[in-house]
Amino acid sequence: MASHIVGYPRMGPKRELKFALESFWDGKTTAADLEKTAKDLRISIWKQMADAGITFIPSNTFSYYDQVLDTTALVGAVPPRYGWSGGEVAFDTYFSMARGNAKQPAMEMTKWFDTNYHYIVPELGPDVKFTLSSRKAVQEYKEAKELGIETVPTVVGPVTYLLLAKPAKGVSKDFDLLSLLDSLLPVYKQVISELEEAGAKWVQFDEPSLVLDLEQHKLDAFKKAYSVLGANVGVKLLIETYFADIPAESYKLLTNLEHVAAIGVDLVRGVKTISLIKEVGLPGKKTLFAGVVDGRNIWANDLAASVKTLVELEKILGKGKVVVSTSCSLLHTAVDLQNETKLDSELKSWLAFAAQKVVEVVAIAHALDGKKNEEIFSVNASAQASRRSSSRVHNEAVKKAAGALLGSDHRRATPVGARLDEQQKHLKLPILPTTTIGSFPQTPELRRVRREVKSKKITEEEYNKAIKAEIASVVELQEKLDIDVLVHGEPERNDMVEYFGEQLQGFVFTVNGWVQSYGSRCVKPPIIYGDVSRPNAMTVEWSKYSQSLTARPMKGMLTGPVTILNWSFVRDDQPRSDTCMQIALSIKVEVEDLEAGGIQVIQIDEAALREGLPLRKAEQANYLDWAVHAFRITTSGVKDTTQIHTHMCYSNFNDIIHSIIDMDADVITIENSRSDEKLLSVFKEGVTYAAGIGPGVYDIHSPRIPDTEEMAERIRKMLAVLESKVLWVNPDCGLKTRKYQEVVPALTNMVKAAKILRAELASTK
Ligand SMILES: Nc1nc2c(c(=O)[nH]1)N[C@@H](CNc1ccc(C(=O)N[C@@H](CCC(=O)N[C@@H](CCC(=O)N[C@@H](CCC(=O)O)C(=O)O)C(=O)O)C(=O)O)cc1)CN2
Ligand code: MET
Ligand SMILES: [Zn+2]
Repeated sequence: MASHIVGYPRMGPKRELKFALESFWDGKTTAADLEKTAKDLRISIWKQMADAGITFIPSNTFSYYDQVLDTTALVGAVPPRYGWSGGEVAFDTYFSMARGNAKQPAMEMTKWFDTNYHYIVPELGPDVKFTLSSRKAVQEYKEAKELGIETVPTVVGPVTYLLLAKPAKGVSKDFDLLSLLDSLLPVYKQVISELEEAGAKWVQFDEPSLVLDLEQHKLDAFKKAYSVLGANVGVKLLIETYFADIPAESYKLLTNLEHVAAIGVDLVRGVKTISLIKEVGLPGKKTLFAGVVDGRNIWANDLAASVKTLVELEKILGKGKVVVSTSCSLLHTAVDLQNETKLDSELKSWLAFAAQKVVEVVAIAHALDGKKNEEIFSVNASAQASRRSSSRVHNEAVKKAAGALLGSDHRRATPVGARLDEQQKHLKLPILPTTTIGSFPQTPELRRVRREVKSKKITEEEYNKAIKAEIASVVELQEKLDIDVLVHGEPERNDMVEYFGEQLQGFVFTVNGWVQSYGSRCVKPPIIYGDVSRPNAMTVEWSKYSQSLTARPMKGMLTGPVTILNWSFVRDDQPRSDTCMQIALSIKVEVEDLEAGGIQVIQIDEAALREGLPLRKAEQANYLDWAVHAFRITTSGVKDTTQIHTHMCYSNFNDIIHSIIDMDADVITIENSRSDEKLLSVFKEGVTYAAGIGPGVYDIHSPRIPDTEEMAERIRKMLAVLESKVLWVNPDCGLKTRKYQEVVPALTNMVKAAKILRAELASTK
């Protein structure tokens, strides 16, 4: 059986690309240095796959920032404001689109389907002139070829590209993006022919949007696209779908496309796809790329079970018609288990990162050819058995307590309006109160002390002293800026999820298990392997210390259960909802300990609530039900006078606004500025929100400093649809990725903007 990998992490086993990018952006190294690091990484990945024996090795899965932005470069859809004058899109234009520059803000960034990966949203309108403007795909193919490695160039498919785009500035929001397909296809056609000329035999088109519930006109677009792209070409077309079950209509449409040679499906997240294939078969002499190795998690594959699945598929589809593959790109998992020096050997035996998954795919392929490696299979079988029965995984008391929650409901007794009145009696906040989302810049000094305490170069006391000093300086700065509700800045946290994972039972964490989140930024998702509990208070001492430094309210700062779940590698031996309830119980006791410690405002971040929403509509209501319930469990025990905040990133909330209201937080701060106030339209449409709300007034993902008037104007727009008494003023998200020289002027301007609007409100009264 042939083997295939959908895509591979590009950051490198030790985040080599991250450091090369950041030093290039800081002007410390040259473009040539960056290109050299990138090339070395690509070569080592291709060699690794070739040595393992993968049949279909992908190329062009590398990116300097994001594969959707690469596609924007490929088709020359650079928004005019970046002043690009044609030709090959070079670093300055490319990184300006990604990160903004002195004159222009960055393009919008949002979540890639239901992952923690972010892509740069294409901006398209009727005037866009698509022209082939990047040779990256062809160059990478040739680069591998020079090493003697035949690869399958991959590109984001044209329909997914258009469906992920938004109308450009000044274009009606009703503009039909798919109307651009006719003018886009010739550029794709040109790419295919250049690849063919270079020797490519296959081209892979990533079309994950095929797993969504698509209206007929979108299905028609796929039909048109691949009828055009496949006609009169010498290469074979592979259409890759992933992240969920492919709907029957989409599957049938693909099987009927004459020029499509192969279809990739996700058999991990897509649990019903096997029955669909059994029912429909695979007409048209096509090949099925069967994604049985999980690209989104770190668990070792159950090799025997995968072999069984593939044997079954071969029976239905015929020998030679099935290729073993990963469920999606390995971009979403960690890179190499070999670099994990701190995990014990039992736990390690349960895991497989990208490099190990490549080996798993080949082992499965060989087994199907009757060349089963008995050693690999027997080691794998005993690891599966030890994980199932291990006493480390199971905690009966936790199971019982969390199980009891599922059937019941949890709510605060008093309605939010009355609670806010109670809170205001002692908080005494001005109208349009200002606050920030939690983190302040993570300076190199902070990272150094964290690293040094981990490696025992400095003592625990020295570490605590450094963190306390940092908190004191963050508090002093906020008082000086005249911010109303303060934060401690989160200097003791490496990451808002990892930090909690490190303190909860049932979690382990890695030293190098990085996964790209956006651009050069990575996360190290903790691994939830067992039942979750909280042995000790996690944040209470730091919060009490921070509050002791100021008379202003200091927010206690926690990450909510849904976000901890969605940003961790989650156990796959029980429903996600069960794991979420266990985490909710741990956060609930933390909330109550903070309240008992005198903290009057507690923020529980649910940044990833929206991201966990299942892609298929039929599954969404159930998710929202348990996710919102889990959040309410954490807050339902607090007094009316305790103000609960929550925060969310990425503003596609209009479709779930009722669930957000149902979370019943007192105040919600929400990302808004980089997406053209999409969020506000829901209030224009008459949804009433009685709780406090702070739609972000500036984008924190860009180094650009927003001016006062720009933020004042944003607040005016909000006041047009929201009552002044519910409105808060804050940035879009935490400030940890920024530098102080950006944060200080930005927050100065933000507070000024709030004061201008307070004066305007007072004068119109
Ligand atoms: N989990 C998660 N998902 C999220 C977010 C988030 O905050 N967390 N935010 C949204 C946007 N995504 C983001 C993702 C990552 C980062 C981010 O800043 N990541 C940091 C790493 C964070 C971290 O855990 N850092 C550790 C490890 C630091 C480190 O790399 N140390 C080096 C040395 C580096 C140095 O000395 O400067 C080493 O030990 O070798 C720490 O601070 O302790 C980065 O890539 O730079 C920000 C936003 C959505 N998804
Ligand atoms: N409290 C967190 C912070 O400010 C929330 C971030 S949401 C990605 O960093
Ligand atoms: Zn955020």
